Amino acid sequence: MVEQKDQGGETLRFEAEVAKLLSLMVHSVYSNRDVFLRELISNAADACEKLRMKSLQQPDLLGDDPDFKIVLSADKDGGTLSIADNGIGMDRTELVENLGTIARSGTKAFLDGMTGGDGSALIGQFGVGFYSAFMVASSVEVVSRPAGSDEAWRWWSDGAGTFQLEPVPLEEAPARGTRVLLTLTDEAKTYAEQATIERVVAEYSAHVPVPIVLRIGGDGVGEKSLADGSALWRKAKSAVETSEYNEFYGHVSGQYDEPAVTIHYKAEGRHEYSVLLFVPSMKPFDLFDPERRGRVKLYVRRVYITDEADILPGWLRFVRGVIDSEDLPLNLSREMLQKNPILDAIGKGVTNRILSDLDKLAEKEAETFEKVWEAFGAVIKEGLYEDAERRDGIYKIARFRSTKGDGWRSLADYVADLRPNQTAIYYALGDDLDAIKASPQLEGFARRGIEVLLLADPVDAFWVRTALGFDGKPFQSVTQGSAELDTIPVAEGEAETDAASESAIGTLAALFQQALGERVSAVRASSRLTTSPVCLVAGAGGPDRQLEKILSAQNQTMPRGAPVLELNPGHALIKGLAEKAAAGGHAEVLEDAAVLLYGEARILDGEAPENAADHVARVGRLLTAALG
Ligand SMILES: Nc1ncnc2c1ncn2[C@@H]1O[C@H](COP(=O)(O)OP(=O)(O)OP(=O)(O)O)[C@@H](O)[C@H]1O
Repeated sequence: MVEQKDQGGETLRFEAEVAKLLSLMVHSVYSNRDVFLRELISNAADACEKLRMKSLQQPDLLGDDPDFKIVLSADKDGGTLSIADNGIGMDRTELVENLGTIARSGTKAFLDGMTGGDGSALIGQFGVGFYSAFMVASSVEVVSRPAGSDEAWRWWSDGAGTFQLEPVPLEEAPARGTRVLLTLTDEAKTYAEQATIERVVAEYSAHVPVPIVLRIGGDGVGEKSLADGSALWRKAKSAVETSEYNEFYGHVSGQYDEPAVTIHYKAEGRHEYSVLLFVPSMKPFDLFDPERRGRVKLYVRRVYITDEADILPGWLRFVRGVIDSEDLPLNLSREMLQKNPILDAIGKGVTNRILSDLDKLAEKEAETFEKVWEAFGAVIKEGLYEDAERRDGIYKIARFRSTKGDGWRSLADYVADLRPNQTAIYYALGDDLDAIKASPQLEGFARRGIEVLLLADPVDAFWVRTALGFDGKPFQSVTQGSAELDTIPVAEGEAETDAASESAIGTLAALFQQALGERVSAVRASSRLTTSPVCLVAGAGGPDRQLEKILSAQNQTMPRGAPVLELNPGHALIKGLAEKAAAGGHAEVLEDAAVLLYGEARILDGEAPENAADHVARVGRLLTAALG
């Protein structure tokens, strides 16, 4: 990585992803450049909070400067702005790692997946942190001295592929912490003006939990307090404005949307803690990162402890904010964070509260709730199989697409609309809604006016497998077993069909079974179909066919059982074939029909015929015969 060395200084190359991010920053015309200041102030506040926590064990780290603060210094004539904190600071290695690479795997994946150069979409979607400084600065200098260290380092870059590092004399460095100095570009000189800085801090950073002061250069007004650093989450709800919540949400989430739900309360009783949590309105880009980590910040009596405690379950990992405990000890070690009974109890209490607030929202503001569900429903449903205790609560707020209209349906809606004699909740699994809607297995349900839930999220295959049912009704797949449809009356306006005789269908089924051999476990007449001639369903007791497919695609070892081929006795083609079978003879045509219809059923399930060449040869033979 080292390119050159002189007088103790070195030039290092940014990691490829950082270079990509920087070029986006420099070249994209993003309408809201203000956000760089929020990012740098957030970093400064985090650095102070980290040191506050560390000093609990090592009080001497604070020396004679126990009060944390962030100092903004603007020099209008010189066109510079600096953001200085007396926080934890960074040593040489940390400067290289933190300001030369991108640590978060999700960010990397996101960047890799990004095509074109639309940086504004990128910044709009998630906080890009430190590197956003290059939206307004032609060069950035970072001088840092870690708390308790006798060394200080200077990092410098103009954002063009490399950065420089060199040790600096202590008198040129902050006594403790980090100073970021921006040399503003001509278009961004306004950020050296008091009015602009005050406006941006008021909008984005007024509630970071560390005080912020502004120093204006030259013979300016001296020092002015811009934020008092008080903990917003400890204020009474009635004393906080929506705009203040939204601004604080920006700080804790690193996102640029507005929260869809704000949950602010103080729990009293066995455990005492304050909660200020937000449900975002936009999906964080790393929502489906396999680590599934939450980022709720744990505080103990106003002191930041960690955002890695995973207080909330994985299926609430999109929730952002702060939980501040009165009861936990301040010197929480990593081991103490795991399986801590107080933290467990807090996690449970807060989870229940989030569920009940979401339920209330669904009742009072259905539209807002539906947006939340649209963004996070797929994640919340993970709780249905991994959090048995919460299952009923999640059932209550879960919403589904179904064959009944385009809107969202709750399970309660579904159960209220059961057809006479209907005892199960029917669902169809698949990769996308349109494909599921088109599956032949739904036809007989439509004819009887039975609603079918359309489950298209990958997680659906998992929870529905273990679900015991809702309101005493089991969940049943439309492709599973021989659905007991005959007892449910045909819906009004649907004609009874004139079907082939039972014995003729029986003969045809036996011939088909012989022709198909082990490819199918049975062939039988179906009440599941109306317009399609055939479909495939799971064998008796076998798992849902779509679930099998999803699992085997994920390399999970589930042997795929032979399906059942169902025939539609009301379909003209099946009727014709049944008559031929009953009359005897026609062996070759009937064998072709068996193989081709089986292939067709596979195609309708989104699969290819088992033997494409054979399929094509048979179609050719039939068409030639039809011509003759
Ligand atoms: N003022 C600072 N003092 C100490 N460490 C800092 C400071 N600024 C940045 N860092 C370190 O650099 C890292 C990278 O910062 P950056 O702003 O790029 O990302 P982040 O804050 O981790 O994530 P994000 O901003 O996307 O939420 C931080 O995690 C922190 O460790």
